[in-house]
Amino acid sequence: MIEIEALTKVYGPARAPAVDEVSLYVPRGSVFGFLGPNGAGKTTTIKMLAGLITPDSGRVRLGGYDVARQRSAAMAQFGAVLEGSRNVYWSLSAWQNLMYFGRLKGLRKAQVAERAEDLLTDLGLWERRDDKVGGFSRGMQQKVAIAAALIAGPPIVLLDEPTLGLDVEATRTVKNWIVEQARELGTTILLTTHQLDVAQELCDRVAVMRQGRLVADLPTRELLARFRERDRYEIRVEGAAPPGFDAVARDGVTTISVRVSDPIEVYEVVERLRAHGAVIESLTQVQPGLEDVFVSLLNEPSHAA
Ligand SMILES: Nc1ncnc2c1ncn2[C@@H]1O[C@H](COP(=O)(O)OP(=O)(O)OP(=O)(O)O)[C@@H](O)[C@H]1O
Repeated sequence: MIEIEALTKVYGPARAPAVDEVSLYVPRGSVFGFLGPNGAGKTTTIKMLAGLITPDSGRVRLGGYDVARQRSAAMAQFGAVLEGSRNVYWSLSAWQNLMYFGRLKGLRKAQVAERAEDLLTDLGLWERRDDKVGGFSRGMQQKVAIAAALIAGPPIVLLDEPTLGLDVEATRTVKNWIVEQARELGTTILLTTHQLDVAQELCDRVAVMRQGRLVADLPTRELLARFRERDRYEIRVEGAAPPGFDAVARDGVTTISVRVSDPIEVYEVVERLRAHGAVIESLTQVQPGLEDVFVSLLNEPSHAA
C-alpha cells in the first residue's frame, strides 16, 4: 500500500509548485493510474515516492514505512522503472542483468535464477536470455528493465510510462503481466501513462493531476460514471432525417446525435421522429471513454479534488 500525505515540491522560489499538497492512498493489490498532461507533476511525485527527490513538505509511506524516516525499510518495499532501459546494462545479457540486480537486492543465486526464469518467460524473452541487451529492440529493453526492477518480487511497483514505445504485442504482454502481478500476487502498482486506453483497461483507480494538483482521484468506473450525464445517444434512421434534427448522412443511413440530461428525453426524440414517419434502425448510448473524461477534467475551471 502507498500512502501520500500533502506532498509538496517547489523547484525554485519563483516557480509554482511542481507538486502541490497531493494526498493519495493506493491499497494493496490495486493498479493505480496517475494521469495528467505534460508537466503536471506526475514524474516528480513518483520520484518522491522512490526517494530520488526530497519533498519540501508532506510525507510518503510505502508498505507502512516512512520514506524519509525509515528509508531502507521503505526502499525494500518497491521496484521502480522510471527511465526504462537506461537502468539496465547494455553490455550484459538479459540473464546477467537479472542475476546482477537480484544479487544486489540480497537474493541468493538460486532464488534469482528461479525468479529470472519466471519473469523472462512471462515477458516472452526466455529464448533471448543470453543475448546482450544493447542489441535488443526498445520494447525488449523495456521488458528487461521491468524484469530487473521486479527481480526481488517487491510488494510495490512504480512504473513511469511502462508501455511507451512498445508495439501492440509487447504492450499486450506488459499489460497482462501488470494485471497478473496485482491480481495473483497482490502487488500494488502505480503507473503513469499518457495512453488513456491503457489506463482505462488496467487501472482500478485513476488520479488526474493538473499543474501540480489533483483534479480527480476515483475508481475508474466511478470516474466514467460521473461523466455519464454528458452521454450522447445516436439514433440511426433509414433515409433522410426529418427537418430540425442534428443529423449526419452516410451510405444511405442517417445518424442523429442527441445529448440529453435525462434518458427519458431520448424516447421523446424517438416519438418525434416516428411522428415524422422516420424508420428507426437502432438506438445506441455513446459512453464516454477515459479520454473524453480526461479532456473534460482538464478543461474545467481550476479547483482542488
Ligand atoms: N529537475 C527539475 N528542475 C526544475 N524543474 C523541474 C525539474 N523536473 C521537473 N520540473 C518541473 O516540474 C513540473 C512538473 O514536471 P514533471 O516532470 O513532474 O511532470 P510530468 O507530469 O511527469 O510530465 P510529463 O508527462 O511530461 O512527463 C514541470 O513544470 C517541470 O518543468
